[in-house]
Amino acid sequence: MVPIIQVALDLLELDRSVEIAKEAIAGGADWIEIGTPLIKSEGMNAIRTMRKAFSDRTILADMKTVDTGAMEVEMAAKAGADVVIVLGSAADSTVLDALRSAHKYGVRLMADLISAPDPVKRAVELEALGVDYVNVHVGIDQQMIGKDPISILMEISEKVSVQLAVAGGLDAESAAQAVRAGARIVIVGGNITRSDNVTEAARKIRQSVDSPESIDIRNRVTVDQEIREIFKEVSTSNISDAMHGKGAMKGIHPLVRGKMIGTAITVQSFAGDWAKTVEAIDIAKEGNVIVIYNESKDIACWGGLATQSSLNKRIAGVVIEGAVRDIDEVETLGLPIYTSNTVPNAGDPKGFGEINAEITCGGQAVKPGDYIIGDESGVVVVPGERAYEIARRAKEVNKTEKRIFDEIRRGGTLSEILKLKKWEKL
Ligand SMILES: O=C([C@H](O)CO)[C@H](O)[C@H](O)COP(=O)(O)O
Repeated sequence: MVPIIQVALDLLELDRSVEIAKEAIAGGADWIEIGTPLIKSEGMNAIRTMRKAFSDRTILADMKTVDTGAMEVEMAAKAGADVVIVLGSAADSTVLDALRSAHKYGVRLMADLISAPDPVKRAVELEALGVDYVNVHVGIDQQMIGKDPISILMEISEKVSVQLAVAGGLDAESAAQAVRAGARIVIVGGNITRSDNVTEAARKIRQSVDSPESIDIRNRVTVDQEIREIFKEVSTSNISDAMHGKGAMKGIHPLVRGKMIGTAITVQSFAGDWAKTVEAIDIAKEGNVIVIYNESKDIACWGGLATQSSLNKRIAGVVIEGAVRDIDEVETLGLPIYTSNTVPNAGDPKGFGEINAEITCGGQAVKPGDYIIGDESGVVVVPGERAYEIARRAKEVNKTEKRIFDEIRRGGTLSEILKLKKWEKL
């Protein structure tokens, strides 16, 4: 059986969703999912509009129903849905009443395993309750902390014969894995809808689900490598947006330009004393960023000799709240340096201060091991313990912006596209 591709429209704007659905269908998507955010934003009108716009397509309403199963299925069915989603973790009585309503109104019921405490056991139960499909789904917030649906899908497909859908950050590679693992319906949201070329993105998924054996599955890299790879692709602005506006250093600007990504070695140092700033170079390893707080903005704690030493150790860059000198030289050396000030004069190596204690630099708390990213806009600090999540969320911000940029390029303005007036606080 040829797998079905379901494009999940998780946007807030209906007119954009219709356009994106058209582009996805041109690339080979089969079913159209009206995502939960779109249903919350536009109500049943979203289903009616999609029904009218795509009369020959299967329309799925991701109601994520958790109570009043019959009523919600009836609403979606009357608005034009062919398939309705109920939460797999809803009470059996909700699932059963949703099923009765689905039979009455001639629609199919998909149960979604998102956040189910024991998805394998619940899939078996849902099959016994009589749902038409079970969706093995890792939600967007769970994806951001590194969960994916493929291994659960493999386990579930051994235990049930109900038709399986799968969703959760799928791309061309994981879509192929999903089909190999027994999925009949491959649900793809962001990797199609947030692409700047939706048709091409859908086409890639089409190729991969139609010939899953031809897709190479990459070896897994370490978490640190994955984080660094994502930070290479996104900007400090994307990262700051992913942190809800937090993380940006104040008063720190690029001195020697260049994208900088690394984990922090921290230095607390005092006016006129450059011993600890330079000793930190010996402690640092390849891929570290040295982050320095120095008490004085009028006496340099860093210069050309420290920069050349850092290059020898393959350090990724330096951030200094304080002053740098030898500017002609450090510019030629090319190591990315971000600082608050430049002066010609330096102090002496006295030896006060501390390496690898928590410091404040540019108004941000920095601990050893935090990720420090710098580009033309400035420097952001990402706490080490949240780095994977922030990287993944920044990537989503980046994808969304690329798509919106493309829509602006076609004509229109940012506020028109995002319907800013409609979303102003009342
Ligand atoms: O159901 C979804 C999510 O809960 C938001 O409503 C998504 O449609 C589903 O996860 C597919 O989207 P991606 O994970 O972005 O592929």
